[in-house]
This record gives sequence, C-alpha cells and structure tokens, in this order.
Amino acid sequence: MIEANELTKRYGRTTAVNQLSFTVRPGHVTGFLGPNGAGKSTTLRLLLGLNAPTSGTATINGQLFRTNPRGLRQAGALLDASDVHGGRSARAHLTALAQSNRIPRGRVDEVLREVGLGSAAGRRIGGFSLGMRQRLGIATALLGDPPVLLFDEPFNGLDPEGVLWVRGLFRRLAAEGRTVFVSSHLMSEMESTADRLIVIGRGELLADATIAEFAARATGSSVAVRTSQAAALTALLRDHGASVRQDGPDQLTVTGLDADRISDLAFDNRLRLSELATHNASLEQAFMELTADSVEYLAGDPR
Ligand SMILES: Nc1ncnc2c1ncn2[C@@H]1O[C@H](COP(=O)(O)OP(=O)(O)OP(=O)(O)O)[C@@H](O)[C@H]1O
Repeated sequence: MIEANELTKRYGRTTAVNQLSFTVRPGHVTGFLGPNGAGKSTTLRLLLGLNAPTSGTATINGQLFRTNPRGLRQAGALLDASDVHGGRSARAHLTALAQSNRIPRGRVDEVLREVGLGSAAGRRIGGFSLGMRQRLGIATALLGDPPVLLFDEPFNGLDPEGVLWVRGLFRRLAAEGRTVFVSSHLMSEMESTADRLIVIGRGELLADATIAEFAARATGSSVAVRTSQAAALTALLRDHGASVRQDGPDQLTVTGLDADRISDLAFDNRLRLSELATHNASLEQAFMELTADSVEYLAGDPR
C-alpha cells in the first residue's frame, strides 16, 4: 500500500506537487498519469524518500520509506534508467545492490533472466541500449522480491515486444498481491496495463478512478482530420455544428460530425483531405479533456 497525504513539494517558486492525497492498493496495477511536468517523478521521489516534502507525508506500507540496508525488500523502483554506473556489468551492478540489501546472490541471475538480460549479464552497462537499460532498471526493482513496486515511465525505449512483456509482468506482479504503481504521460500505454488510474496535472489530483469510471467521462467520439486547408475546413465544419480543435498546422480534431459527413462536406466544397480517422470515445480523450488546462506545451498552439 502506498499513501500520499496532503503532499506538497516546492522548488523555489515552482510548486511541483500541491496538497496531493491518494492511496495505491495492493493487487492492482495503478497508472499514475499526467502531462509532462505534472509532478509524477517528484511524487515518486517523495514516496521513496529521495526528496523531502515541503509538507505532508508519503508512506509505503504505513512507514516513511528511507533508503536502508533492506530497502529493496520493502519497495523496488525504476526511476531514471540511465542513472547507473556504465563501467560495470549488469551482473556486477545487481550483485553490489544484492549485497548491500542482504539479498541472496542467486537472485541476481534469476532477475536478469526474468527481464530477458540473461545473455547480456556480463556486458558493460555503458554499451546497453535504452531498452536494455529499462530492463535492467526493472530487474533492480524486482531484485528484493518486494511487495511494493514503483516504475517511472517504464515503457520508454522499449520495442513492441518489450511493451507487451512489461504489461504482462505488471499484471502478474499485481495478481501476486503486490502494489504496482506505474507512471506515464501517455494514456495509450496505460489503457491495456492499468486497472486503476490516478491522474495529476500541475501537481494536483485530477482523478482517482477505475479505468471503467474514467472511460465513462469521455464525451463522445472524435475524428482526426489532416488537410492543407485547415482554416477553410474548420470554418465549414463549424458552420455545420461541429466543434473543431486545431492540433497542428494541418491537423484537426473534430467532434459532433462523423467521418462520412466530414468527407462529404469536404468533397462538396473542393477541400482536400489527406487523412480521416475516427477515434471512438476513448480513455485518451477523457485524459485530454481532463488535463487540457494542465498541459505545459501545446503543439501548434498559437498563443
Ligand atoms: N529539482 C528540481 N528543481 C526545480 N524544479 C524542479 C525540480 N524537479 C522538478 N521540478 C519542476 O517541478 C515540476 C514537476 O516536475 P516532474 O519532473 O515531477 O514532472 P513529471 O510529471 O515527472 O514530468 P515528465 O512527464 O516530463 O517527466 C516541473 O515544473 C519541473 O520543472
């Protein structure tokens, strides 16, 4: 169980995390979602005792977590996968951690095999790809066989096979009764992975819900349209009752008209479309609607 209680962290004038309270329960994969800069990494660092909160508390299994000789047995974490000594081999890196955490050495090769790095165990970490580093970071989190696991952006750098593997791993860890907390800024990574979601924006809690509850928030399906005549098409579709959002110089997201109708209107008005795709009311959309006010940088934002 992970608990954040009115957690606040300020860096000078920046409030990274603001009065954040939530509970992450065992037996589930809980997604921790928010746009870039929302405060996810800061929250994870506060939970792990790597930074001190300005106010509030963060506990793991009811206790303030501090890096201690047996820490990896209580909670395992993948934070910044590049933050390892590149000169060491994967096996030497994990062996040092196993020793300082009083974990049997045999566990090292076990976790390396589990994450698919069995054959790379003796290679220098410095020569690892980003995906291999992520796998090594996951092996580190698993090393102490802990009941609580935290992963910061674990899908970064993984190929599609790696993504599937990580999903399966997280579900298995949750089915074993562990607490699995996974951060991401992409809903698409979470929708087939998590069964609960905690969403933050600008350091504040926006939603704490099951995936099903979250999906019910979506207001309808939308159509992604690409056209070199964005201004003319926007005016036309608005005249016919649609809501149009411009996501890039030639990219529109349209709600209120279906793809067939948009295609007919464009054809009748001699406007050329280069792409037309329907997105059903989705978690992605609910996420975008929820976090619209919290996004730091908007592509093609004219402001
Ligand atoms: N050490 C620090 N010093 C100053 N500001 C910081 C520090 N760490 C984080 N911040 C600021 O706090 C806010 C939250 O950052 P954080 O990295 O926690 O967000 P995030 O949700 O993990 O983002 P991303 O998805 O981009 O990794 C940002 O505005 C960031 O610039």
